[in-house]
Amino acid sequence: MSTHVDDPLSRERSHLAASRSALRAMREDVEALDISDVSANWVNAEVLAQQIEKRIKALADLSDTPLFFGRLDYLHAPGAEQAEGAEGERPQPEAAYQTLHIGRRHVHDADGDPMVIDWRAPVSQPFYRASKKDPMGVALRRRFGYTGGDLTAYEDEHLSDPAEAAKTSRLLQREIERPRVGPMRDIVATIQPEQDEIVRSGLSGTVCVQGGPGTGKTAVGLHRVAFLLYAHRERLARTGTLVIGPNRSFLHYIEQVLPALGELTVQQATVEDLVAHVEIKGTDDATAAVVKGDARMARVLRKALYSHVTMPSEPVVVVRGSRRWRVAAYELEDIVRQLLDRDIRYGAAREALPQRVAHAVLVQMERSGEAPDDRVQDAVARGGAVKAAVKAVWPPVDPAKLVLRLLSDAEFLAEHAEGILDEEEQKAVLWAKPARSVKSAQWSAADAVLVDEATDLIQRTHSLGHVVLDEAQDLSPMQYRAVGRRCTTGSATVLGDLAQGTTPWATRDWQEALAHLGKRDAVIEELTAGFRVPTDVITYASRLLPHIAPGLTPVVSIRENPGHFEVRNVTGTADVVDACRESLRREGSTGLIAADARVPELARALAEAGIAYLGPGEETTQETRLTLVPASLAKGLEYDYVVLDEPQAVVDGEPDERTGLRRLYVALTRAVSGLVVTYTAPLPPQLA
Ligand SMILES: Nc1ncnc2c1ncn2[C@@H]1O[C@H](COP(=O)(O)OP(=O)(O)OP(=O)(O)O)[C@@H](O)[C@H]1O
Repeated sequence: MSTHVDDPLSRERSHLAASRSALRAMREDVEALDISDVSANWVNAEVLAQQIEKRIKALADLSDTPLFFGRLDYLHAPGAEQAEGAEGERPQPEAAYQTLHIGRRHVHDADGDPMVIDWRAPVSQPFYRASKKDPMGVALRRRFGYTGGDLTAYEDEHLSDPAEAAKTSRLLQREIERPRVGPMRDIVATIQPEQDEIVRSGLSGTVCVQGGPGTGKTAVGLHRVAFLLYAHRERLARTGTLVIGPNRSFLHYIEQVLPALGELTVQQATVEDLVAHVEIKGTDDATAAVVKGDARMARVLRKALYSHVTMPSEPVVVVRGSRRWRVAAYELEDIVRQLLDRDIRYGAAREALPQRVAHAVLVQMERSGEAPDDRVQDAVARGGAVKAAVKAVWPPVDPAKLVLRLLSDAEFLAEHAEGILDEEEQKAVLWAKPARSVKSAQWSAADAVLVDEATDLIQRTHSLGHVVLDEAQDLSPMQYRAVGRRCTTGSATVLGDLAQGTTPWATRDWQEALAHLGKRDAVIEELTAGFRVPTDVITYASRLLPHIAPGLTPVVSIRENPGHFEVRNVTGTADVVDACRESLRREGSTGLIAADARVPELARALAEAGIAYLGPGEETTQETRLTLVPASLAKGLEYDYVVLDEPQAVVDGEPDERTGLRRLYVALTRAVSGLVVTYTAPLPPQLA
């Protein structure tokens, strides 16, 4: 098909070399910028220097990440509306678009002509979506294979050639099957069409993705942020973006993905981080936590807060010079009622009240022939009489103190929970020991969310441009509200799996959850193709589905490598350690997952055997590839090989059987290449 002079691979290699030099030139251009003339003052210079520093970082040529991974040959130059310039970067001459190399970032030559197109540009989209059925104007799609940093292979699909049969890509398959070591990686080279649809959905809409284990929810959420930052860079730079994950180890596992895609500005947090108004020292039993997490608590809090507003019984008397002005009690009441009717926060209304009262005084002054101006109104508003009246009618409220009183004072709670919580529920939320002060109270995680709700009732919470919420199924309605108020003016990507919900308040229905989030209009998508778990393993784990989430579609693994799967009856921890040793003989990472209560014993056994291991979220390296994972922290993580210790103990570690089986489902679905289940006690019958 090709002579060596015209060898496509050599031509691609020279394009790679040329692109690398072009990127180097782009970097050198930035490094050579002299800002001493343009920045008039020190602060500007500092800001500019930081921006340049960032830009230089973003232009780095990482030896282990290929500069491009694909190529598109368009039949005709794509239309101007598709051109990269349409999204804000400078327009390119049309002729340059016949052949495009697709990569992680945009690279152009000295004339400004593109050498590599950003994967997020509209012209790159057919790389992910075009098919024989709908070639999207593309004649050829080429995928590149790399070994180390070297371009060593390519694979072509002639999408517009009816004679060529559709086939699965070997390179795609190889990428999907690649062993996992280190933190989570990006998937830009292999995003699948149904994933791409979610990644590229618009900024204005909220998307909710239901997907079984390993269907790429996390990957899709992170790539969506990267896409939105590209398509709406300025807007999101102003409003901010946030990724919410279930715990620190999970955040640590995913934290490299966005920087690897050149996005350094995205915040990452847990829900606990967002609502950290008080120090968490206590825990709730399940019953209390369920009631505290119930959306009805928002109504209780609102009632309790507004009970502080009392209708005035006395007039306000303002003395100015020799004259006295009276605002009658009924007039004050009118003002208060107007403020109560308006949809503004408690604190904002409280701030508006003095001016309203002062205005009433001003009206009287005008009526009696005076001509007061704004300064007089301000002075009256700030005066002692008005201040005292406002304090009596609409006193300041501290959100933590409000919640403290509700949880400590049975009478106060009963007064405001009447008709909302029944007696049992009220009893459940009351602290066993009433707290004296905000500092000494034994706040629980659910209490902190209540304080956050109260804080928002008093003062509007800052809203971001986009929020990605991962492992959403574990949030309580009150937690959904807490996340929702952080994107009231923006949109969200909600990712989760109803079958993996392991909290007593876990989401049963996405529609309901989205209502709590304040995003009823969200589109719900389902992903069912599994990229992580091999067929035999996911089939085994799916036996649990009818017991933990009836009605959900089981995941179908798209991995061709059948992997290794074994259920092994053992006699003790020594055998578990042996199973780890076996896994460690293979390439990649190994996770030993066990019921939390069994972790200390296994830790000792590993130490005695001289096997080094890490904790969850710690980065695996070529030297230490084993992680000991308590089942409660396994969610969202993955390992090439998993040894799952004692399934029944994992189930027993949870307060009820369904939650236990869900925890087991999570643990069973962490393996990429192989799973060995070791047991001494009988296996849970649902696995039979
Ligand atoms: N299109 C893809 N190409 C290659 N790898 C992919 C693709 N989609 C997902 N993966 C890989 O599959 C694995 C699972 O993805 P991810 O963790 O995003 O799934 P998840 O749905 O969030 O899983 P879980 O519900 O278990 O948390 C990851 O290693 C991810 O990189």
